[in-house]
Amino acid sequence: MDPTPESIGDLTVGGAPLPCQRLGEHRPTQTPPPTPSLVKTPHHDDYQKTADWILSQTQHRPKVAIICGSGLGMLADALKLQDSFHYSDIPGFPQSTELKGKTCVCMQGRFHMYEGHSLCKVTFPVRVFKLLGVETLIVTNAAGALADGFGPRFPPMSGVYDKDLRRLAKDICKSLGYSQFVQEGVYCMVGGPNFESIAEARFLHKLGADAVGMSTAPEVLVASHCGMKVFGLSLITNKVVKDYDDTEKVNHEGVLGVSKMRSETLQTLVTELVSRLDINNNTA
Ligand SMILES: O=P(O)(O)O[C@H]1O[C@H](CO)[C@@H](O)[C@H]1O
Ligand code: HPA
Repeated sequence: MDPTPESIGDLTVGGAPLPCQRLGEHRPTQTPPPTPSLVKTPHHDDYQKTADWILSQTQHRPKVAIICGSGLGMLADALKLQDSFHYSDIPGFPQSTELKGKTCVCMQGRFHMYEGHSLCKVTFPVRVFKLLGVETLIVTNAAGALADGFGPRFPPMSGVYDKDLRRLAKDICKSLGYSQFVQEGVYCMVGGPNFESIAEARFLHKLGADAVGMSTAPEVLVASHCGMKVFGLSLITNKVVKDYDDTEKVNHEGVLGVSKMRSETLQTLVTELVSRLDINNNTA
């Protein structure tokens, strides 16, 4: 099943956000080392080989990594002086069915478990990011709303999502006039690729989830384990049906449509967030 027809599959490393300029695709000049077996659990050497290869192909030394959710890959277009690599050219990256003054590395599309990738493969890029020198990970995703408007609920999130980044994002939302539609809540990852049944949706909502999607949790966990600061942003693309009389049906095309419609807003927010991160660039 391929629920991600927008198929991008690029890793982009670049600096400064605006003005947005894509300088074309970087093609590797050296033959990449052999891809480590994706059946076995990757070891430090496997991550290192991939990181070394990327570092050998670009002068950029990113401190920030961004993983773009479904339909949100245009965030990468905001990077200028880009070096872009097809996932298939990067040793050790699984083949995916899809993919501001600060140097960033940006994944246009992620690997999902429902595509048949193991947790090791889904999280492989995050450890590579760590070895590239990344300190902050920004994850975005498309998600369905379980709560009817997030309302005033702010459940504890046990510190995985960085408090300072959340505060900074809230300040930025205020200054951009986004506060009325950007809220904090609990994202729950399910396996997918099926969307939730009504019973499942009610169950998740009762458990305290505000939004549901099929990604992100593994990458966040690994990034946190690596000592990165993490900021997560879910674009609410649809209402999850929780009423047996509701005949509305969610579909991936609809999710992508809303993602595309809102991508500029999301890009503005992430770009502003990156520009205000307290980090210094350095290049090779
Ligand atoms: O989480 P991202 O990759 O944004 O994609 C979301 O959108 C797809 C469903 O439409 C699922 O893959 C879900 O996880
Ligand atoms: O409603 C949803 N459920 C699960 N994943 C999703 N990704 C976007 N919307 C949804």
